[in-house]
Amino acid sequence: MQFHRFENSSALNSTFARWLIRIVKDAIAERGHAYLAVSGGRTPQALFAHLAGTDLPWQQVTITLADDRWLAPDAQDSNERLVKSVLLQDKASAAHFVSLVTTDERAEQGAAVINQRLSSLPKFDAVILGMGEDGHTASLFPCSQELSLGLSTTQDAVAVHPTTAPYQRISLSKQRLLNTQHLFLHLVGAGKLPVLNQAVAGDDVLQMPIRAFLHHPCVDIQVMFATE
Ligand SMILES: O=C(O)C(O)[C@@H](O)[C@H](O)[C@H](O)COP(=O)(O)O
Repeated sequence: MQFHRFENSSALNSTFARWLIRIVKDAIAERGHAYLAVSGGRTPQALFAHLAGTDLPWQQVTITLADDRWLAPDAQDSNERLVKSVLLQDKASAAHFVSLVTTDERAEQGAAVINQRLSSLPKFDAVILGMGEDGHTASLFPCSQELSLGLSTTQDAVAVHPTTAPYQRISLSKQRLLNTQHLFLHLVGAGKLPVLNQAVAGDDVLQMPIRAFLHHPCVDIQVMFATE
């Protein structure tokens, strides 16, 4: 794990955007296309806005989510709505988006279609994770019955029913999230640091699923942190 601490979120986001732009450009130079998986929630919104205004060959970029809430794509709490309304705007409106939802009523009914969509994507160039105060990441929640599956399956995505957070979810599996050139954990807020420290100090991944990424022997996760 590499820990990068910034004075504030604006310093964090400008460095983070610069690194991501480099990653996207390198990927396009190497294989003609870049693939990113981003998280929803509050933390990435300013980074998304920053990226949206950046000149890049966005038509050669495909973006998906680390997880989504099983909601209509225009629902207020949908991560897809967030990405479309903040990231896929302005210059970035030319990017391709792979949705993690279908019109099925239940997440498990749509999971096969989502898995098919994801299986057509190669290794990601960058995955940006967030972390909740219970140590969840993506929608791999300590409280959910599907956690062990999400941590062990070779499938790309799993349907999840958290008991401590709203909505059915669809989450990329640990294996799919780790299938990336670069892995980031984006943390803004003083309250995230004690959670990170607690996660780093222990090894029970069922208690804090983020540990599966922090302690991975082969993937060097970059933690991007600012207190405000
Ligand atoms: O859909 C979501 O909510 C997520 O992708 C989730 O894993 C998020 O990244 C963390 O809960 C942190 O959320 P905040 O950025 O809002 O603190």
